[in-house]
Amino acid sequence: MKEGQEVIVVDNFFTGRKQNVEHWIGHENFEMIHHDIVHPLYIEVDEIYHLASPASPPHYMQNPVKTIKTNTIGTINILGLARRVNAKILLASTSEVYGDPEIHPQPESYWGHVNPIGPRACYDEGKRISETLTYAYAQQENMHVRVARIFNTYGPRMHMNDGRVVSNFILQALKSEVITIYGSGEQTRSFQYVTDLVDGLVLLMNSNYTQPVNLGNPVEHTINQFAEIIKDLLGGNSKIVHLAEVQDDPQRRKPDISRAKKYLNWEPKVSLNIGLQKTVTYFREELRKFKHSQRNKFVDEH
Ligand SMILES: O=C(O)[C@H]1O[C@H](OP(=O)(O)OP(=O)(O)OC[C@H]2O[C@@H](n3ccc(=O)[nH]c3=O)[C@H](O)[C@@H]2O)[C@H](O)[C@@H](O)[C@@H]1O
Repeated sequence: MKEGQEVIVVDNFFTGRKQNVEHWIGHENFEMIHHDIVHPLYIEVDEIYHLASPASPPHYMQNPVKTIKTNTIGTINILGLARRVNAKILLASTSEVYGDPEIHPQPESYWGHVNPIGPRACYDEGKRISETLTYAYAQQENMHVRVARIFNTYGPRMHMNDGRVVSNFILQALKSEVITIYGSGEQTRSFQYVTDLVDGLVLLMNSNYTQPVNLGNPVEHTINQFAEIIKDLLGGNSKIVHLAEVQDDPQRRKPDISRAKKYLNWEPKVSLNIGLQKTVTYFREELRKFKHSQRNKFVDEH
């Protein structure tokens, strides 16, 4: 990104209807953007980060049709905008394009193992068609595209109701509630801190590399181990319980990041321990604010 460049960052549900885009993703390189994006003829845009779509499984499953619309119609709309204004576009794809992988760790050359009619399909297939659309536009319209396959990412500014494992376990431990493991807990994930991801996205956008690139931290843990890590970090007396397993839950996930190392000179810098400490500090403060507002509400009502 160069000084004076205009960048659009599109986040959350987005289908290209008239709306103000007013988002930022917590990084000094991104400015708050105010654009009425249905009138692209009047704006100059150099780069577009297409981050639209819910990403937490309970959120994207809650309204699967809307998730599909965002990833199909929304992606077509934003690709059309990028074509009209001649902007470079980066698509935020996901490790979920690999589904429940049969190859471990997962390189970008792996085509994946996705159930096309399962509960995760709205997201997995939605992101797969987003990638297909991106490369079809690139080929047909001579566009400059970048595709990042993002693996499990966490950090401050996650929503308290996000529902993914990192925020769930931290909040449960902070509130001394039970820590909820879905299924046996032997499934694995590899967790990446948000600033590492943002560095990788910016490097990818600025590179000349056009094929998909995995962005994730390759340090892998079972969910059982992760629950113990959170308990050790926070102390407290939370008990661990095992609930029913989630349908089609990927059993092993770990990125092969050789491509990112080779073409972007990128690898994660923030250890799980440091990243979790920062995230815990954030959620402690969120809980304090929440309790404070609940107390005030009680006083106001009585
Ligand atoms: O980051 C990724 O690569 C992709 O995968 C994530 O999906 P998932 O890995 O299933 O994310 P979580 O909901 O955080 O679950 C991780 C694991 O922890 C388990 N889990 C989750 C929450 C919980 O309270 N307890 C629990 O055991 C899940 O069953 C799963 O095995 C999300 O879909 C996306 O953020 C993303 O695109």
